[in-house]
Amino acid sequence: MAAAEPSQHLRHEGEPTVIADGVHVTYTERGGAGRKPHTVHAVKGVSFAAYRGEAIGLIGSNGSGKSTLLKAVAGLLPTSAGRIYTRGHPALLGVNAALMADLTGERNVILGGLAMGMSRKEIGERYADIVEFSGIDDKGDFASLPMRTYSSGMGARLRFSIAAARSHDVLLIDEALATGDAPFRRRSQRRIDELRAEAGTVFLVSHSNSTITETCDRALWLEAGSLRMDGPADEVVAAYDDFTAFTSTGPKTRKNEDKPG
Ligand SMILES: Nc1ncnc2c1ncn2[C@@H]1O[C@H](COP(=O)(O)OP(=O)(O)OP(=O)(O)O)[C@@H](O)[C@H]1O
Repeated sequence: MAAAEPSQHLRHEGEPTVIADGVHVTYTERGGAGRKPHTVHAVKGVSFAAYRGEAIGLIGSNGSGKSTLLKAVAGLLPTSAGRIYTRGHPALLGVNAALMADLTGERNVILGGLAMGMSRKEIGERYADIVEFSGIDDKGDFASLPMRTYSSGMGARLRFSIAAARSHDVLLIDEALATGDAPFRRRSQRRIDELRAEAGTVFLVSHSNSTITETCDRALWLEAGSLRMDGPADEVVAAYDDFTAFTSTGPKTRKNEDKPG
């Protein structure tokens, strides 16, 4: 019964930027070649309110619905039930963000900036900063090379740098930081702090507990599509840690017993 009450931290003052009200998201795979169509119920009745100035981590096991929830908040996936209200246009920055492999980093900065609603003049003014922030030119003139020549970390860094170049009411980041090296992660963390100070809300999906606790003040833990916990990032990460320690040692121990020696 206590679990149904809104917990302490949810009683915020200030302006909500995202409200999810009983959100369900379902994927329907069309059948074919002898396969029956089947549906995946990826997000099951998730509710929360996010406020200006918050950085919220999304954690949970593989396939628990984190990316799906972000895409729904970004308006890229419809809800099958429930509603999502957002302020402004949430910007989703994912590892699969639409940068083009055959175009140079420079062209992608321009196209990405235009896609985010920046003018050519604004992009021109910020271009050098974006490239410098990404660090892609640290080891040569990569901005003038096609993105397919980049390592996945370089690509992710450039995507983050483009999306972080302007402030957003709601910035959704899917794993982008996990691929960066330590100096890049420090720069990103500072930039996320600035974006929060500019009164936005940042959502961050990550499998790195330290990234979540260093970057976020609040965390949502999803498991099998349901919201399992919502609270201060360190508390939620600690609970999730206990859960994963339990679920990952269980089967492993059993496997070792099955195959002795
Ligand atoms: N395009 C899709 N079509 C069908 N099912 C999908 C699709 N995308 C995701 N799913 C399914 O929806 C569920 C949630 O996936 P989602 O990618 O949101 O999880 P996640 O928590 O982000 O996972 P991970 O930590 O592995 O990235 C999974 O069962 C997944 O198989």
